[in-house]
Amino acid sequence: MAKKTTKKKTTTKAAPKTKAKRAFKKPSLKLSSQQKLIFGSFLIILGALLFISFLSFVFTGKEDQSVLHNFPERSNEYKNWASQLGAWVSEFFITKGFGLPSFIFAGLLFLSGVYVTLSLNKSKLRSHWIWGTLIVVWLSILFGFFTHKYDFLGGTIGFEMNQFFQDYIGKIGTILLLVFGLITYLAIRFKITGETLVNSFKSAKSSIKEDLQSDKKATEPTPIFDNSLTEEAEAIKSALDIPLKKTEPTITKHSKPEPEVEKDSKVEMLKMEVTEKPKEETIETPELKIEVEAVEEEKSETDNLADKLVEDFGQFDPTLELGKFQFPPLDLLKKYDNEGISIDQDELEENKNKIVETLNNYKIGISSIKATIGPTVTLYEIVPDAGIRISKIKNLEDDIALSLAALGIRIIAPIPGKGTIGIEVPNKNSTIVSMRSVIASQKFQKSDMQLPIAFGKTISNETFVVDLAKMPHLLMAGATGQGKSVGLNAVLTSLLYKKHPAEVKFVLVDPKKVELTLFNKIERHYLAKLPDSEEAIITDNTKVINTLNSLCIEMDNRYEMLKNAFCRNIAEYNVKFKARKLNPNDGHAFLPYIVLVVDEFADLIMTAGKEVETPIARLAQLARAIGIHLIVATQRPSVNVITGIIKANFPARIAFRVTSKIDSRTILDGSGADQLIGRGDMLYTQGNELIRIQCAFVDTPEVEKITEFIGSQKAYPDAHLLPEYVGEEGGTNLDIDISDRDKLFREAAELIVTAQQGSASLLQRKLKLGYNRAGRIIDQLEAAGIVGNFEGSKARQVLIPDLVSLDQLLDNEQ
Ligand SMILES: Nc1ncnc2c1ncn2[C@@H]1O[C@H](COP(=O)(O)OP(=O)(O)OP(=O)(O)O)[C@@H](O)[C@H]1O
Repeated sequence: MAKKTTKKKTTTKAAPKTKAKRAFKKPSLKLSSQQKLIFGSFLIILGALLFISFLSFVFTGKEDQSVLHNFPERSNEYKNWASQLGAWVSEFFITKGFGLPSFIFAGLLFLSGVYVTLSLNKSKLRSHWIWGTLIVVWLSILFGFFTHKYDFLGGTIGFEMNQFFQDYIGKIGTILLLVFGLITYLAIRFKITGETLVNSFKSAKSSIKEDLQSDKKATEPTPIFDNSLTEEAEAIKSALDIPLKKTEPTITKHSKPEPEVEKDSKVEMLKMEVTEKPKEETIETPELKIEVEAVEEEKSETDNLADKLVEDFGQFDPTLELGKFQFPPLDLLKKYDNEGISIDQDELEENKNKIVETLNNYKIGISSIKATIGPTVTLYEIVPDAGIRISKIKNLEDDIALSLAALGIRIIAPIPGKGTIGIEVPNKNSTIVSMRSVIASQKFQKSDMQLPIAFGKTISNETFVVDLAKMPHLLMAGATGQGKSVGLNAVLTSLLYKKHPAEVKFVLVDPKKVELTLFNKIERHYLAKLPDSEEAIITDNTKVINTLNSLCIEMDNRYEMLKNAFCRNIAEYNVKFKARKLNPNDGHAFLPYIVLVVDEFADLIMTAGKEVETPIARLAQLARAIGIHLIVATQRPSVNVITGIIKANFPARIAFRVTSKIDSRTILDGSGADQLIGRGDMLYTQGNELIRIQCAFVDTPEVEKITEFIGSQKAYPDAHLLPEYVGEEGGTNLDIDISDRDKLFREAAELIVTAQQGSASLLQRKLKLGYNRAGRIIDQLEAAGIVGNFEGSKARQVLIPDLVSLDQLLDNEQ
């Protein structure tokens, strides 16, 4: 019985609530799918009918005029293709209304039908209607300007409005008003700004220029010296009997009779196939633009606010502060005369014969041989006869080198992924791989990598571009004078050509004090530094330790930010931030990539040892996801410099020429670097196979020009500031004296009381402090009685309940 009564009670209580809810519920306008189809197709047909009526009105309107003034009757005869209704509606919209622009209404009706049928975004349709109506009005006024009566061009409204404007502001005023209307429309609708106009004008100008130049070239008669050259070449050809081509040197197979080798007829029989990669296309545009691709995210209920913000303000653009920043043009980089690969047929034949002979001497038969010509070395790929052991060929490395009388022979047995054995032989005349050619390559220009680096060209003459973000850290070694500094400059130049200052920051450590000084000029654009330091480029060892530790703090802070944003890596985080889904008031900010470059690492390890190794190892282990990438270069790749822990965390390595096999083994876990020929010849590995690359050459004057070009542009007020790090000697004593309190003490106290959470990491994050300083402030807060005692891993208890009590406490202290 008792149960029953309670049940009744609850139902009677709930009833009025739901009733009230029902009373306040908005009438739902949601249509079912079938209703949408019916309503949508009705609108589509209505739109089509309107269009037909309007179109017909243009031709038959005049004839129908007389009937239109009659009383509507069934017997009236109309010429309009939609008869009475068509004539009446057209008369209403066109003559009495907006004139010809009324066609837009027919289009809008049609579009609405499509939107309703397919359940497309309603807010877009609304915007189409608003803009469409404004365009109708504007066009109607424009057309009305040119007529002197009520006609179908601008309609009554267009004509009357024109009269109205002309009476008050005159004809010129009306024209100007129309122009203003057009500008406003373009600016709002298509987000056109003065800058975009200037930029598009510039690019149009340069493309016209290029077109003109190419036309000119195409139509120009062949210059006289060309003829003379051809004549000369013909003369030489007839003397030497070599088939010559006017264009770039190419190889025609067996263009020369095979030289006779008496010893072994097999040599004669072997035909060599020479592969020459087609030249890569290059794009030479004066200005480089970055394309920032928006990634579509799944929608959820909570996205509504972000969507609204994006709709109102567009995506967050981190480059906006330096919106006018211009990327360095390609012309700042030098072109070299000896850039193209020249093929010396005699050299090829000679080397082929020597290889075959040497191998024959050791009873190794070859069934085929193929050459691939690179900028500095040529790769001869051989397929040995069946039954030959690979190790036998590998052991002949020195003998082949001796018989070819060349340094830098490297045997790759077998070539990974192919059933062949490779013998790399340096070319007699090596060609320079200019930075310009690799930067201009399509591969680099069109790459959508996060931190693309154009290192140079591979043995098959392809531009080698890798993503530093994927490496994720790079270890570089090479004896002095073999191209390490040039390599570092190539890395930095690549990034400067592709990344906006808002997207990447460099931390440069240069104990030699001379290699990276040029980058000082771009301090306020691209460099990051400690808050209290004057120079952004770090040359002093104690500063290096502080900077590395500061980067560790930055890393921890970034991880915290990623955690709060539920993102796994910096790319995801930045996409979310750009989509305005992360609130800057919660401590979120757009995160630029940070590239730490350490030159002369050996020197640092020798002087600072563990103090440097520990933060480097920590960064290398953890920093990949939050966009901090390390490039460490050293002259001495000995095991006490490149320790196990460093090696384990640097899977991507580059070796320039080193002096011993042991050094090569330390850096590459195998030999090979000792057989390089220097001057930018390098081996790259990202864990598995070795790739031989000729590093792109960028000279100091070129770097100077680039940094000057960037440095002369508008910059940020200061270099990017890293979090503060106070060294161990900063002291951890309890500062009980009020006058010794930290400058940020009060701010910190307010923060802690507001958050009711006594943790040092909160201070670190919100006030951007180092761990030590935050810890010291917590100690001071404890001494002041604001937070409780240290409680192990738990946050300290906050003893002050609110800001008013805090103010009272602090005021009473004084
Ligand atoms: N990619 C390259 N192409 C052509 N020449 C190069 C290339 N790299 C380096 N060189 C030549 O080698 C010289 C020395 O290079 P670099 O200054 O980079 O050596 P390094 O390894 O940095 O030496 P150190 O460790 O003593 O600073 C350059 O001046 C240049 O003449």
